[in-house]
Amino acid sequence: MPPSNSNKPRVLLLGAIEHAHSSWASIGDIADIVRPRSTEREEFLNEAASGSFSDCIVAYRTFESVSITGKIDDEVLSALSPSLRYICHNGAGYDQVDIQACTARGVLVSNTPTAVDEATADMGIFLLVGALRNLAVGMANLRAGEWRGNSPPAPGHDPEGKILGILGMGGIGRNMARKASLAFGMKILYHNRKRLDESVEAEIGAEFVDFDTLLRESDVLSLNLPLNENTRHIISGNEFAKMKKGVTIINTARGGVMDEAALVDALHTGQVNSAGLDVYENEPAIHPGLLENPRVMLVPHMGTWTIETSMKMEEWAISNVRSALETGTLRTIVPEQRTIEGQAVRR
Ligand SMILES: O=C(O)C(=O)CO
Repeated sequence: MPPSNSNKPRVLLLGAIEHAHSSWASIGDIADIVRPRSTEREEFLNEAASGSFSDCIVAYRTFESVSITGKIDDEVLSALSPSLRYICHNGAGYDQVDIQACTARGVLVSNTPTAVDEATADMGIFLLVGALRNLAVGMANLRAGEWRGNSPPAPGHDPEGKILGILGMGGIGRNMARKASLAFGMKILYHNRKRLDESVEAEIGAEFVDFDTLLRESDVLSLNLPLNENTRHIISGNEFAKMKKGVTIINTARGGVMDEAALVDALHTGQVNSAGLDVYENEPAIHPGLLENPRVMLVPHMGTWTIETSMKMEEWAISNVRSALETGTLRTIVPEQRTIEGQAVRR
């Protein structure tokens, strides 16, 4: 589509709006919406090169739109240059966007923190109970018409009184800590780049410990940290070896924070007894060693997959689009860019 003759700013829509239709329609009142025809990266880069997205100053993107663009890296940014100034990501985790490359090109990025906390923590709790209780085995046997099966699942474990270790104490980690301690009386240990205020620790009943203590002491270890160059494979063979034998691992963050092959090995030796996973290193591909292991609860990245939370996330991301268009600032700029003075875009 060639640039239009309208005087309105142009907004590139990467992915679909599923719920917040009236808010998105109101963006259409103040901007022209451009939708790519492409279905994969090469095609998208060619479409951009043909000038289809020229003059787009804001891009709204969904997690799934990575199938169209691939990672938003310097190559994609260069194709969308020089007009693009804001990327409004619909999601809390923004590892699909190279923030350094964006900053270097003066492109500001927003995400949707807190909107995801409740639903993702709920998923963490579901996986925690399911993995502790070996529910995946029983459920699979029942669906295969075998009731509990020829070799019934071993009896599981109660969460009550166990130690939940939380790695990454952002909004989701804190929400999960609160739920696990209130609902099950679990003792909460956590490790985070930055220690929480004492008042917050007291409110959620969580104790700060160093990384190795967290690994050593946890009966259940929940990964709740973002994926970036410092956290990729933060849990791998060495870390599993330091854990309590028979630990349960929960991951609702990003697959890449854990070395999946090392998890498969640790499950094999019994060092890890069970796992509950919502995220994978190479989604939608799943390591065959996880698929074939009945002690792993597997969910296809559905942490925020509820009508209420999806709506909240879309409304949030759309409010960033509106803010960019109307004020030249983002409501929730990503932490790495918060120091960019007045969010002024360097050119
Ligand atoms: O918000 C996120 O980062 C998600 O993974 C949503 O599915």
